[in-house]
Amino acid sequence: MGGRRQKHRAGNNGAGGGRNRRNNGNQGTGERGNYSSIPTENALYEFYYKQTGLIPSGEWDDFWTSLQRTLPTTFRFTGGKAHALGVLKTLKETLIPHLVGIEWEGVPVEAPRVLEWFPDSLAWQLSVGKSTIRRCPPFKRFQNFLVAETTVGNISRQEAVSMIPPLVMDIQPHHVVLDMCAAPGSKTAQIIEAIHANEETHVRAAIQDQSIDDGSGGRPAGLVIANDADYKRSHMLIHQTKRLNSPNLIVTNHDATMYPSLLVKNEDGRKEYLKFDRILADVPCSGDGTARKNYNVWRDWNPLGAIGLHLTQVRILVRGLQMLKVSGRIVYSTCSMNPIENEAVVAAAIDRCGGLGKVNILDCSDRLPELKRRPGVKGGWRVMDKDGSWFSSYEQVDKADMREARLSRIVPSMFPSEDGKSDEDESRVPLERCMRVYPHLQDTGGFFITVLEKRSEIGAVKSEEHGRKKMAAIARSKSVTPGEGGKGVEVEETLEGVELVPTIATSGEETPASGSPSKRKLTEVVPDTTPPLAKKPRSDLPDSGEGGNSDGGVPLESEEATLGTPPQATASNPSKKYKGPPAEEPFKYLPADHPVLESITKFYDLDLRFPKTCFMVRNAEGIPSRAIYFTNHLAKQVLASNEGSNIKFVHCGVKALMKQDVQEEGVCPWRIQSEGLNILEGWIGETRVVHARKRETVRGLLKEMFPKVHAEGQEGDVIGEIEERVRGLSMGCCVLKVEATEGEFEDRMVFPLWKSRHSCNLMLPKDERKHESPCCCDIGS
Ligand SMILES: C[S@@+](CC[C@H](N)C(=O)[O-])C[C@H]1O[C@@H](n2cnc3c(N)ncnc32)[C@H](O)[C@@H]1O
Repeated sequence: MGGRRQKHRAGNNGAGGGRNRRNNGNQGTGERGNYSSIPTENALYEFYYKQTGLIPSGEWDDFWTSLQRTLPTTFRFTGGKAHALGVLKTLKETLIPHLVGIEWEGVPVEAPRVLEWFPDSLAWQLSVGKSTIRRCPPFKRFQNFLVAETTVGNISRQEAVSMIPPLVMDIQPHHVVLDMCAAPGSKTAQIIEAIHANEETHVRAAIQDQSIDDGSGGRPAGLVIANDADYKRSHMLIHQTKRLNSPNLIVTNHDATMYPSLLVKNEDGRKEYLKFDRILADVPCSGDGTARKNYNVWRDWNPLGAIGLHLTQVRILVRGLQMLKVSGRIVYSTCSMNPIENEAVVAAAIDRCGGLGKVNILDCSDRLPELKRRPGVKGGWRVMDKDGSWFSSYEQVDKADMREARLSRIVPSMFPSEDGKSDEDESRVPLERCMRVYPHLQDTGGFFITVLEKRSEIGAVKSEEHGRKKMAAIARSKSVTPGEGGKGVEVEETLEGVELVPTIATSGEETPASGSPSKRKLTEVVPDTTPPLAKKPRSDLPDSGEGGNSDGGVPLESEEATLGTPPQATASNPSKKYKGPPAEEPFKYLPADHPVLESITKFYDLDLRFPKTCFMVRNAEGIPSRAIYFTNHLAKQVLASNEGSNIKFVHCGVKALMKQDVQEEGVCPWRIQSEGLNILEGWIGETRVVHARKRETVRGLLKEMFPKVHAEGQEGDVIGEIEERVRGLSMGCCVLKVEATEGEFEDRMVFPLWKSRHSCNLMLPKDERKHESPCCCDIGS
């Protein structure tokens, strides 16, 4: 990944204090922080899940009490594997020994423990209460370590179950990946890390072996497109992924149910539709598996949450399947335990795409073998209406009060479609291959994951009307008799007096620092801010092979007319038309022989094999006036091929170079930005490199902003080791490389350094300087 990886060891010297997450600071103690006033009770929620029979009766109490307990804190080590293992070693060797066998105020305290199912022990769990962490010194040190390492990007706090989907995607560095509902981006970060796996080794090999000149500079060819329909949340996503400095990332802002077909040039130079090797559809859901950290579930849960989201979920999954390459995989996940949002969605999407010949569910029982899970539900679930009435089939709804049924948006695909088929029936969708994770299995939230594989190209997708007819046929063949009592509604037990408001939660995601509630009103779900994709592809463009989407725009037939969905509006003012987010600056690539690039190449003595065609700027004129960004080839191709369309690209590129205000003649004004350092440093000639070995040199540069560079014969003590070298450099930016040395630094580090006439300056943002200091200054002491 690009950018200067923070490879120092923070040890136990990180910044003090803890950044509390929104509501689960009091891990494992039953303390509830700000949410203490919300009781962990909801009669309708309990009634619903008891009635579904998903949880064997012998496990119910365990399940329910687990759901009521506060969720433990979980975190994972990030970055390339070698790097992550290095930081893990610090945790194991310097902190864990002090946390084992501790008693605090007479009570044994559980040490942090590894999540067994996560590969290479790179994810951990902490179940200690907030007050213990605050007051018990070894835990306070541990908390400081977490805060410091999280700040520099070596650790990411993420809910355990939320880590599962990217792990079962099987992502390779050359893959083109789409994350359809990506904000705030914890899973996107995992996906990006998978794309960059082993990158350092490949880049090093490319730098050293002159014969490697494929234009990639050893970097991965793959691409991640992360999307979210909510403009503000798409910026949250940019913020969350920024620390990864990936030139292989594009962020878009579209409604995933009608994600636009992106164009890309093929090897013959002709444009074709971009298809994906891997897709994640971590869809908006009712979030009832998040009750352990999102206490609003207890206050707000009702059956309309799932009912209101089912169709959006189906449409997102179908759209994803359309955009997938044949043999590609899509992972569908929710943090809901409700079959209506899970198995019903999977079955409906497979049906709408043409059945098992087109799409199948992969058996993942051999993946993450230590993860305790339950198979997907084959069938037999029912749909509960807003008043607590149960329907076993759509036939019963059809015969019930239609106006009521329509209001509650019950549709045929919410019901089991495989009931009555034998296990041997080859047309039966193997829903048991879906994976369900329940809170009591391994002390997590509730989660649902399914891996689907596309077997052949999908033609036109079936309409919702088709589903209705199919359900009627199934009902006829099973001779479902509507219940007695006129309405044909099967009512077992109903709960009365519960006010129902459809709600939506965001799944398994980390709480943004702002602490904005993750639960939002249904009206916010699909902010229809998408302008129509005005540019209709020319008829000479290839068929997208995505049935019903050859115009590159809306892929599915409109279902709103039949279902009576109200027009979309903004949440804050339902009647006021949202004018849409501000226009993004265009992405303009610079020609490799642009005079500015030529001067940069000359000044930094850039290796000729460095991919110079991948530099771009963000203005319509294509003028390098302030910042120059770097992307990989495929990102460039996608941006360039879709230029002038209405596709809402909101982010791409790592800021590699920034223009500095320099008066002096002959000084290159373009300084290397710390984000872009990892991308450039290996390719910069020795004329602009300074080497250091001693901790005291780094310490001096961190503590003093502009240490003096003395005249010959007057060496000072701040930058002593590098003084002579720096004195000999012409003015401008250079790269300080600090090699790993026994007793000094365990890892190599690289910094941008600015040489002025009489001083030098380590060019780090203030907060990085702050977090860098304690670590660099105290390592080994
Ligand atoms: C469950 S959250 C995603 C969590 C994210 N994958 C992560 O791991 O951090 C669902 C996201 O879907 C977005 N969303 C809701 N409706 C959408 C739609 N129609 N198209 C795309 N995104 C949508 C929401 O804004 C929300 O950020």
